[in-house]
Amino acid sequence: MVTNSNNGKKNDMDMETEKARLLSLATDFGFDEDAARLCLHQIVQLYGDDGQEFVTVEHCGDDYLARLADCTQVDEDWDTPIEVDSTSTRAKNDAFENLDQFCESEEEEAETHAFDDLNEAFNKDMDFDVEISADKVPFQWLFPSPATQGKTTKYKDGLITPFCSTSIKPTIQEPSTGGITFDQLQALDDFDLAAIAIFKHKSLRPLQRKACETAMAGKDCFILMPTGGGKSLCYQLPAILSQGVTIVVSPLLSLIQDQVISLVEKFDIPAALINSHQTSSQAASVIQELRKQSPSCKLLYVTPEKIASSDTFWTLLKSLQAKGQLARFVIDEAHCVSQWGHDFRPDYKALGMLKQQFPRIPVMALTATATQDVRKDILKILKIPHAFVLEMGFDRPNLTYEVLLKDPKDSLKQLGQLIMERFSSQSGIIYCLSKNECMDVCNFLNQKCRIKTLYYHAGLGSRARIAVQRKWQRNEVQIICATIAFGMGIDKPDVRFVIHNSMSKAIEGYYQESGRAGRDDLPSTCLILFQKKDFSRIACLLRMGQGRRKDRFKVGMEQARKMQAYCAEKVESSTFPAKNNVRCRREMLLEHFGETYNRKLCQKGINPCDNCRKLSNR
Ligand SMILES: Nc1ncnc2c1ncn2[C@@H]1O[C@H](COP(=O)(O)OP(=O)(O)OP(=O)(O)O)[C@@H](O)[C@H]1O
Ligand SMILES: [Mg+2]
Repeated sequence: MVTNSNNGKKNDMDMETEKARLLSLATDFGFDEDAARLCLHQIVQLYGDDGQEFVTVEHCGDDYLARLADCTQVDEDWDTPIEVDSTSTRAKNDAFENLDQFCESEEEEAETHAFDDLNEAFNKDMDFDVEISADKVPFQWLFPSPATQGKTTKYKDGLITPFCSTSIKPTIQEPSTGGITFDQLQALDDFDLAAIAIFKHKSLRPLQRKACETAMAGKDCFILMPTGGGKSLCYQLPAILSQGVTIVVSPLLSLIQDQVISLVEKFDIPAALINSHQTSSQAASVIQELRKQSPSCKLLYVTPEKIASSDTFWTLLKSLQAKGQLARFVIDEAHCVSQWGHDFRPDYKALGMLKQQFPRIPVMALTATATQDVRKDILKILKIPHAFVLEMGFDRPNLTYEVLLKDPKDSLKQLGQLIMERFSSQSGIIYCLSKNECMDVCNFLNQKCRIKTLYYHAGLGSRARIAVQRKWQRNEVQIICATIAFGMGIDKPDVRFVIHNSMSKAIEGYYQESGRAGRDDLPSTCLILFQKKDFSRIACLLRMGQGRRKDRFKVGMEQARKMQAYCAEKVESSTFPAKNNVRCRREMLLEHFGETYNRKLCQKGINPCDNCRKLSNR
């Protein structure tokens, strides 16, 4: 029978053990030890004598870390989720200075403002006829039979007057695949014909055809494809072949601009956008076009905010439906719907109203990063429980995954050397956690390593963002240092490396960001420079964002812990106990998405992860 005093002693000992555990949790995650002690003392006071049994890692670990994050003065300038998407913020002067060093000429400088003209051009109806000769099929135009030759081009279900930017005059080029004959073209079905004739893709990728067929059959569908898998074609192609307008909901203005500019500029497909950053005359002319009996616009891109908050837009949708011109709804980056996902957008939750208000209009949801829970959440919130789920494996076999320990003494020098030795003159992205980290890394690489680098973060205005992205896309600079504002949908085929100068907040985010690499299917490297201290920075970042709410912070910390575990899984290192049975990185990433993976494929593959490579060299 334990007497009282022993009991008392026992409790004190338990308390000391628990306090030690909490303290090591904090220092393990990189928080400053003095701050951790002070904060722990406050927690113990707060819980009081009768709450001592709750002072444990299990009960109050997250609360403790949240407090620590709140009282840790970090001189970091985080991107806020609103900023990540808003382009209304004025570009910071220094952003243009940073950019100016790469604008060789005046007109180059002017070009960074060209997109305003392009915006104007979206709203000008450019009517023009195309003379078509029978033998050589000009690839821009899809026409079902010679009968329509010589007239305004006819797509399958309706006349279109393609929108066109003022900067390009429509030209009829020679066929880009060495002159396929008209008969060969005629033998193709609509999907292959459209893929070749409009998008200049020689064939459809595995799941694309199935997705197009499901869409054309008017079914709800949920497409899960890896990053770079070709999800855009799954809705752009059916949009062209369908009667009416396809409404595409996309989370980022930059992503919308990218897609609409590419559809109009590269493929002469009539696409438009409506968002709160346009001038009212721009928006009005798009709406005026959509009010026609059969609008020429085939794809209309909007942000979820527009769906959630604009009655005018709902009236427009209803009028499109009434005249049979509402083809389908597309939710791109659908993982933003789920609060269990890594990129939750509250306005996405309103998208369930689409199916509710338009039960007969098909919905297509697409994502590259959805765990099993997130998938269920997406189908539930979008009210498409019986959607056809079409999914491909998430693996990106051409990517090599690697983690290096960050040099605590001089991580910038380590990064510079890494790039000069392993990625010299190769196009790449360096992800950073905060704006100032972006700018510090960018300045260091430019000044100390003479590596042409620009930075991109949510504090830049839309013109600066477009200009920076364009210079990088044209390989006028080698590297972009970016926060996650430079994320979804960035599509440059020859990105040879994606380095995370600080670890991502979550595995889904990491999969998406690292997925910017190797979109041309050539071998590319995804590398994280890891240090424990970065975890405490992530805790602070989470607290600043949606993490103010306890449940959001808990979800965020859970995701961050998994990301940290991924980084800490190392074959040998001074700070981590050397392990023999270390896991394959590819296996860890795919398992997170509910996919089983045989690590032998990685070990024996041409791009083994660092753990598999070291194990097989042992
Ligand atoms: N059938 C095809 N043949 C050849 N290239 C294709 C095909 N379909 C798409 N692509 C190309 O693959 C690249 C990636 O396409 P897309 O941006 O649609 O991928 P995604 O799945 O949306 O990627 P993310 O998840 O990063 O948004 C683009 O450059 C696109 O032109
Ligand atoms: Mg995409």
